[in-house]
Amino acid sequence: MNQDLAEMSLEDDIAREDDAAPETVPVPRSLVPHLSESAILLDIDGTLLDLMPTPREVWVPPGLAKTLNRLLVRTNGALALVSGRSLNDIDLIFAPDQFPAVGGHGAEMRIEPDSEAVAAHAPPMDKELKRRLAAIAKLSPGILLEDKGYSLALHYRLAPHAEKAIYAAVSLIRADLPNAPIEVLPGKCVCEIKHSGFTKASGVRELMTREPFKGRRPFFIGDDVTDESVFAIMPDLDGLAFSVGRRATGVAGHFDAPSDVREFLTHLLDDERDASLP
Ligand SMILES: O=P(O)(O)OC[C@H]1O[C@H](O[C@H]2O[C@H](CO)[C@@H](O)[C@H](O)[C@H]2O)[C@H](O)[C@@H](O)[C@@H]1O
Repeated sequence: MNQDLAEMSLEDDIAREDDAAPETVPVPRSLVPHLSESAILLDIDGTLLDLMPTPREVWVPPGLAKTLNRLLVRTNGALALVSGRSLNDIDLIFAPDQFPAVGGHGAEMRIEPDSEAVAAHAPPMDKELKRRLAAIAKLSPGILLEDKGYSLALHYRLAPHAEKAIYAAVSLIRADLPNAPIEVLPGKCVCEIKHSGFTKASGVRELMTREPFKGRRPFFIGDDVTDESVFAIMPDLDGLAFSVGRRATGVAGHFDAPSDVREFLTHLLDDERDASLP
């Protein structure tokens, strides 16, 4: 499979989202509370960073890490990345910067930028199960395997024709193991098989019980199906959700693209009420 297909697949993502989205609804700054009262929770792929043909190709645009670091200061440390990626992977992408994060769809958590992970909810995936799931990557050239230790992702952005075959193969394996505590998480051109004991929402709930997040009003920005569990719990936390590329159910507004999210975050720093800090 080649670059054309990869690009076609990226365009498909955008087209699907556009079909579902009404007119653009710019997200007004006034919707978001004062930074000193807020917790800023941000998905990575498709929200902060533009989607790329493969997971390794993402890059952090100039200025983004600086903006995130400044928001981290203005919120007194209450900014976190909430991602399906592992903490290790997140750190590689943003190196040398590190941020508080919920990683692996809630499997891992780090409360301070440079501290160790404080909660690891996921045991390593059973080796035999992993071996069987990994073999699915052999169905077609272009299927990429991402092994996070506690979960496994099968990426088919470079092999979109293989989508059905991947899900069918995963279903067969699951049928063989009806009691295995695993679930299938569909994402953008990815089928992830993970332990069923955690989600991004469970990770965010736990994060919001810890200082400096505790007692603040969270706002979460995300783009994918995997972010919907977090959109759903924002009202419980007196928070707000915003989606990217489409108007998802239950959100207060949406952004057209990651570039709009990045611009919005930069503008949050303009607020004079919070502008005494760097
Ligand atoms: O929760 P997120 O931070 O949005 O992470 C979701 C998944 O992102 C990565 O895969 C996705 O982005 C790739 C790069 O743009 C793209 O090639 C792939 O098709 C997308 O599914 C990451 O590799 C996964 O581990 C994350 O779960």
